[in-house]
Amino acid sequence: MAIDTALIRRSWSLVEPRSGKVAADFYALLFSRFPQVRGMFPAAMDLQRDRLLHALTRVVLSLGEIEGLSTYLGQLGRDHRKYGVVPEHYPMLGACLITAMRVNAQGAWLPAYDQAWAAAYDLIARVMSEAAERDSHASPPYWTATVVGHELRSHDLAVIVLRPSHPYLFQAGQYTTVQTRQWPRVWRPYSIANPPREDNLISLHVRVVPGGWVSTALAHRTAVGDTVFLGPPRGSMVLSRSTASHLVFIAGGTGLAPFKAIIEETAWMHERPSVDLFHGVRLRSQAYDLPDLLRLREQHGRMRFVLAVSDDPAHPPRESVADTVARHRLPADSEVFICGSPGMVQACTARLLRMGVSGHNVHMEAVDQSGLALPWAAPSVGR
Ligand SMILES: NC(=O)C1=CN([C@@H]2O[C@H](COP(=O)(O)OP(=O)(O)OC[C@H]3O[C@@H](n4cnc5c(N)ncnc54)[C@H](O)[C@@H]3O)[C@@H](O)[C@H]2O)C=CC1
Repeated sequence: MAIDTALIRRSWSLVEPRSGKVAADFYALLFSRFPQVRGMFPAAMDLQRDRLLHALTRVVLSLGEIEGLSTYLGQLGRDHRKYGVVPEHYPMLGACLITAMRVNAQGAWLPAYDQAWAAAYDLIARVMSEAAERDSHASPPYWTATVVGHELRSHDLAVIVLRPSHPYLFQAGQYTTVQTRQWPRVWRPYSIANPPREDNLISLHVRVVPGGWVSTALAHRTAVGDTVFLGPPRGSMVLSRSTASHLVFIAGGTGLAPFKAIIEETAWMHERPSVDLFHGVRLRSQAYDLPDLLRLREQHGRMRFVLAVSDDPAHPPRESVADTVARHRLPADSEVFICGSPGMVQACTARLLRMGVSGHNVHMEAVDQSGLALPWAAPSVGR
């Protein structure tokens, strides 16, 4: 059955103001009707609720762009293998989701919305479970990885190197999700800070966020020799085959990680693009990766590196990274990539558009404090 995007959007707009309640009701229904699935979820459900909302919003916003949506759903389906999701679970979830939306529509829900969502959900479930099935022939549901490097670069920032037990195939710019032994079933995303390597090692930049269970466990309670778990690689902020001749990367804090991977990859290209890397930090002491970046600049040969320090009284002019970028001349046909907190990504995007950079040439990935990729950012990410 064809998907009626107009009905889906209209019905979603009815419940969106109460989307938090929809998510809470969805899980309450799911766990009361199907208690056997409760063990697949973490004990504390608040972040999980947000995840569902992000995923749903993302799907509703992207229904018109079936190609981007299929990539996203395929990755989501493969990712759900790590939770133990099997095809039989999908109908349970779909039925509870539609009920949760209907009961939150304050009497305005139409039977036609049920049908539209059932058709959309069937398609979503099919794409996800088919991708999971294909993946199951080639990859484990998750990888065990040994910590082979652990360096605290400041009290709240660690660079961690992992050796996955099986080949971990990813593209430069993608992220993984990490579960620690301390927090079962709690997975957090981290961008991989290197391109694929022959020795299969991956490096992560972990900033400890307030109340961040996984980031605290990784930075302060993990040592060389420990084991962590990795979900499959995700994200589409990767280089296309027809890379532009000039690339601009704008990173906020640890948003640097995926760009380091991409730039390192371009350094080996036969006709490598020239590169501008702007790294925004609040304090000069937070420029945690300077020696490596200077080495990368040397190795690349066509790379400009600019550090922007926004809040350090000892380092005037205390300029936001968006303002720093605006002071520099960017070639008209530059491809621009932005990664950092949602506020930073929004500020930089707005500034670039005002500077006359075409929206088609701006690619972004924003992950909030809890590590959730934002739905508004991701559909246009990468090419
Ligand atoms: N793949 C991804 O999408 C990744 C995203 N991140 C995200 O990047 C962020 C990095 O955080 P931190 O290292 O603590 O850096 P931070 O957020 O403290 O600051 C880094 C830079 O961003 C600027 N900035 C921050 N908020 C801003 C706002 N609202 N408007 C304008 N500029 C702003 C600061 O002035 C500074 O130049 C986190 O939110 C993290 O989740 C990090 C790694 C990968």
